[in-house]
Amino acid sequence: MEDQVHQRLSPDPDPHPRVLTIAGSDSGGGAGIQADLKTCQELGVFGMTALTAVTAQNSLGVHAIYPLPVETVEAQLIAVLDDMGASAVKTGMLLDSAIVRIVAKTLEERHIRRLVIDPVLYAKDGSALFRREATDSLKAELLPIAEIVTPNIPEACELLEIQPDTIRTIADMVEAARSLLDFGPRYVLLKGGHLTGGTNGSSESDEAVDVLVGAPASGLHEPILLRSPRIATRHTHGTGCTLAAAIAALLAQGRDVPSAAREAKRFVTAAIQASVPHGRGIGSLWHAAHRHISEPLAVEE
Ligand SMILES: Nc1ncnc2c1ncn2[C@@H]1O[C@H](COP(=O)(O)OP(=O)(O)OP(=O)(O)O)[C@@H](O)[C@H]1O
Ligand SMILES: Cc1ncc(COP(=O)(O)O)c(N)n1
Repeated sequence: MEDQVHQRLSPDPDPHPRVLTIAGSDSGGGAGIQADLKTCQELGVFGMTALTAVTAQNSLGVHAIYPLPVETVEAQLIAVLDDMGASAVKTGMLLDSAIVRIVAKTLEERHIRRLVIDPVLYAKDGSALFRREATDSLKAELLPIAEIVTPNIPEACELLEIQPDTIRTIADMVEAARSLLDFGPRYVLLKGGHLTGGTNGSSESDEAVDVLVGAPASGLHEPILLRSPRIATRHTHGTGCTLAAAIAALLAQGRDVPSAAREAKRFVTAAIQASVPHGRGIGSLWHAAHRHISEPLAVEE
């Protein structure tokens, strides 16, 4: 067991793991930069930030978006990376093509390898957090340098330019995830929170299944299915941000991608299990849940 854990760590893990998250602020505290920092802290990793936008947001939705100038985003990236450095970087809400391009250029110039791209397009209430004009830059400049990309099903459909209801089964998810590898990331984790049909043929979705696939160079030849029971709650604000931030935190600690994805799924499942119904709409995850849930729901492959 000790040996197995050891093998999943890179030979020279960073003794002071740090994650830089490049994302928007969610005033409600459940998603965006706030979810990322809480996740890093819970997983024992030092969190640093580059804000792309400030949102006025609560459990009912996004009320306003105040983008930050691209120079402000660049200045934060340079300030953090050229002094403190980052063992892993995660991106969330990037909003427009100017921000996507400066993020891609700055990370590429600094040879950032442990890069998690959460291609955030919409908030839960349907508000756009990404301008369509930026999709080409995301695909051409950022996805090729990612170690892992973590779209949900609607995001995958938009990136692949296929109809939103094309992905209905796990087999569809595997096929879509493999197609996304063509954009150049080393791994794709396609999240199944939005899968509507049952995974065992029933009409109700009984599980939350995520699909991990790797490019040939990754050495992962067969898809890994990360399954958990579907938790009956509507308080799921921040699930995507939390999962991607947990992967980044675990990569910063030297894990390989399959092991980080597995552990991150466990972390997000516990946080959904203990989600908090703050506000009149969709409540948020409780990031400290992994500390006190004595019997977490099983996560299987
Ligand atoms: N009801 C649920 N029960 C258990 N796990 C869930 C549930 N909903 C989502 N998940 C899990 O949460 C993680 C995020 O998946 P999801 O597809 O919801 O991402 P997302 O769409 O980016 O998030 P959001 O909808 O908040 O934008 C995945 O691991 C998914 O399987
Ligand atoms: C600033 C910001 N970033 C991202 C999301 C998406 O949230 P989720 O994690 O629920 O997909 C959000 N609602 N707000």
